[in-house]
Amino acid sequence: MTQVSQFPGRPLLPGRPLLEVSQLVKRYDAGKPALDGISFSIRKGEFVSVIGPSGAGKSTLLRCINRMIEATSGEVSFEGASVGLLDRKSLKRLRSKIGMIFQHYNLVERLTVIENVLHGRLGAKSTLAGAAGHYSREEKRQATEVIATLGLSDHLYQRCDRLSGGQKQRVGIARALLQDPRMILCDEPIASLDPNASRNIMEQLKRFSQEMDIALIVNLHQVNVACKYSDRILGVNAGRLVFDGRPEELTPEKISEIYGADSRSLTAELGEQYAS
Ligand SMILES: Nc1ncnc2c1ncn2[C@@H]1O[C@H](COP(=O)(O)OP(=O)(O)OP(=O)(O)O)[C@@H](O)[C@H]1O
Repeated sequence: MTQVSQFPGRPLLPGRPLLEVSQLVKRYDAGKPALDGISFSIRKGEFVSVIGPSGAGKSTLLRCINRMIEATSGEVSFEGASVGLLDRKSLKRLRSKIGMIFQHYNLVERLTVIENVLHGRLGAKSTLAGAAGHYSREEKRQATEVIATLGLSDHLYQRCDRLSGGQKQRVGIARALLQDPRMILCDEPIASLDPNASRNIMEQLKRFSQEMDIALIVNLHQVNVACKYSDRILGVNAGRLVFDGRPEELTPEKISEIYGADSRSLTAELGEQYAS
């Protein structure tokens, strides 16, 4: 079946990338650019991790994709539509197709799990209906179902400030899934979690990517985690894309190129993973 873009622009041809990023530049100030001409494309259902040292530009890259940050130049195209050209209404529709998951969860802590998850539908509603908190019976059914899928049924009406970090992140994933997204941007989703919770979150993300054909772009600090779960890895250094390949292509030399002087412990970590 030929998919058709719901956004203004070109029709989505079979095999066409879901996302195309071309020569993206972001300058915050007069100094060195945070993004310095980054280009890549992502296909439907692809699981892509972005790695690189602190300050490399990973968060900026993710936020330029859905225009939470306006790029200085370059082009982002999603389902064939040029994101930079979208008016406010079209941008809202675009964002409803691109979920986002954050390191610090971005939940409304005083609200319950189901209330937070229902916020995933806000992008599909008028501002008025969203502000009034009107959700249909079907939306509530879907929210309950997705919460169950993430193993949180017992916490449906619990306030989010009573949850553990791992549970909060699962609420964040459920909220993103309720959007029925084509892609989810994950900005360091496991940076605040212990190893068990981290594994659980990465496994959930991988599962949804595979089962629902959702493309994922995941910013990560852990090279071994990126290698374990990703179809593809992007390595960023000083705002430039210095690696774009499969996990098995990420050699110690490539890691040095991405991380520079910080790379020795990472290479050792990676070696341990392959040895185990
Ligand atoms: N709002 C801002 N104003 C000015 N400079 C900024 C702003 N946000 C980020 N920067 C700079 O842009 C560069 C890239 O930052 P960014 O947060 O995207 O990197 P990162 O790879 O996500 O880092 P980390 O892994 O530490 O989160 C850094 O030099 C940072 O200091």
